[in-house]
Amino acid sequence: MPVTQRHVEIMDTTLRDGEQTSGVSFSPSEKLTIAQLLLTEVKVDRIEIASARVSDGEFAAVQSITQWAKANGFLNKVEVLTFVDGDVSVEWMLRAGAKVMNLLTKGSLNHLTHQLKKTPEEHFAEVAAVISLANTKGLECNVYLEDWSNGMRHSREYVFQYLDFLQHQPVKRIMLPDTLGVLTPDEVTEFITAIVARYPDIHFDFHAHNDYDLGTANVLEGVKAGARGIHLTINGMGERAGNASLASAIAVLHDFLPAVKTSVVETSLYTVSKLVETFSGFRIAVNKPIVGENVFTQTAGIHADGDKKNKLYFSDLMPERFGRQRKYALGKTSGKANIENNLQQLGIKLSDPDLKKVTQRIIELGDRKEVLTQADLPYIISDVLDSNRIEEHVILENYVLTHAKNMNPSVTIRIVVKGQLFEEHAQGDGQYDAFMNAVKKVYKQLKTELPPLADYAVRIPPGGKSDALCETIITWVRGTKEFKTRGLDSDQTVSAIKATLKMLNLI
Ligand SMILES: CC(=O)SCCNC(=O)CCNC(=O)[C@H](O)C(C)(C)COP(=O)(O)OP(=O)(O)OC[C@H]1O[C@@H](n2cnc3c(N)ncnc32)[C@H](O)[C@@H]1OP(=O)(O)O
Repeated sequence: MPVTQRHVEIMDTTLRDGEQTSGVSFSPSEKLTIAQLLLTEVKVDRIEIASARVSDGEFAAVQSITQWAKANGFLNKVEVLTFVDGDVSVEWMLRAGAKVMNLLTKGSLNHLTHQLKKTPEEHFAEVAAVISLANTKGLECNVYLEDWSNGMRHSREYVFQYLDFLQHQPVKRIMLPDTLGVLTPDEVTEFITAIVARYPDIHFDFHAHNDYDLGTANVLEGVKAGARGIHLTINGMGERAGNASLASAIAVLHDFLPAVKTSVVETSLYTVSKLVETFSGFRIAVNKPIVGENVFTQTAGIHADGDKKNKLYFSDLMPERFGRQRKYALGKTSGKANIENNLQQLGIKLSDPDLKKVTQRIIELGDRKEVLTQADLPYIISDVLDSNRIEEHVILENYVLTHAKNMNPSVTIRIVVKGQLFEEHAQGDGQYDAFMNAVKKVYKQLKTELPPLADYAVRIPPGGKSDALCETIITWVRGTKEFKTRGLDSDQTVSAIKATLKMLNLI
């Protein structure tokens, strides 16, 4: 029987609720870049980009996003959180060029009484006045019921009284936030089922928070119970423990609810996640589902063996779906299948006895808590097998790097390639660029093309002090494959040079 599918709207609120992560502030141009990526590549249905009134910077960000959105037909997908404040937020919206307002109102008697210090009747009248003003000014209106989850627990009568009132207002969507992330999945089911049954024609959004780590589970239950839209953030950013994560929720909806479809493009989720990590400085936990560094890495030898034989440890969560790749870690739990997988990726084939020796060495190193990467493998092999398999045929004998104010950095190198000595001088935009220009001059004489550089990542190993080592990992492209080399030194340029020398010895 074919399944009739229903579309669930995805509203990404990274730029509003996500930015409420402690210590995070996006610049206007960062906000514009993320907004563009979300709407054009990730293809979420809607984005919430700011709270009204907050600051001049926020105003500038909203203005630049609405200008771009208007020119590209996305204006009705761009939303701004506003307040019950007469004409103040509405005027702010109009000046910023925004068209869709998400009006923050009170969804629990507790908040209404103790924060706004109003009666329900006063609140409803003020809400109606803002909605009416927004309508006359051509704004579309959605309404948040802040603290709705506690409202359902402790003042349900108020919530239904309020919804009875709202159902007659010109409101497009009603948004039900679990503001403090306190609901259990069972409560989400119960509350949303009751509400959808009573107001079957209204579009309800559900907005989860992750205080009990139940954000994704609650999103699943909310959609099953009939929520037509859900609010998510990239990397689960947000106040306190954050919001439900976009990537996790999408995987869960796509895999566990065949009757539900979303417009989100799964392959774009990792790219946007990394971009937001860079802009926000909010690091993604390595075990964060879908987007964390380690989540598609098998470490156990038995798993690698099963994968090699019949993909026995694969699940529906295939890394390629999210623009990622499966990896096999190297360490004391690596068996030979794990190592073989890594060798295969490097294009290296070893005989069985050699493979056993290499496996043994990796286990020994892992036991000493050495962190090994695929890039270390050729060196471990060369060391263990004491062979010329990866011969040091390129030796950098000397180099001089200069850096002077208002002048391009320059470098002079003396390098031996396959026994032949070269001396070259070059300039560049930076010291490493100058070094690479000199190396390229040498390889041009040798008529050898160097693999293009695909990525250049620098980091200070954890626990580093001011004189800490600096690690540079460079990703190179060889044909259709990529390989990484790593250099370690207290000087950043020297660590990049070391990584480059490893590459030169591998090609
Ligand atoms: C669900 C959520 O995450 S809600 C997040 C909402 N977004 C924000 O709070 C954005 C950041 N906030 C701000 O920049 C500021 O708080 C502003 C600009 C909104 C208001 O600033 P201020 O005028 O300095 O007020 P302050 O922050 O001290 O207090 C908040 C005021 O808003 C009132 N308020 C609370 N909820 C609402 C509401 N839904 N509508 C209108 N006013 C509200 C409070 O009662 C308080 O008013 P009071 O000072 O008269 O008691």
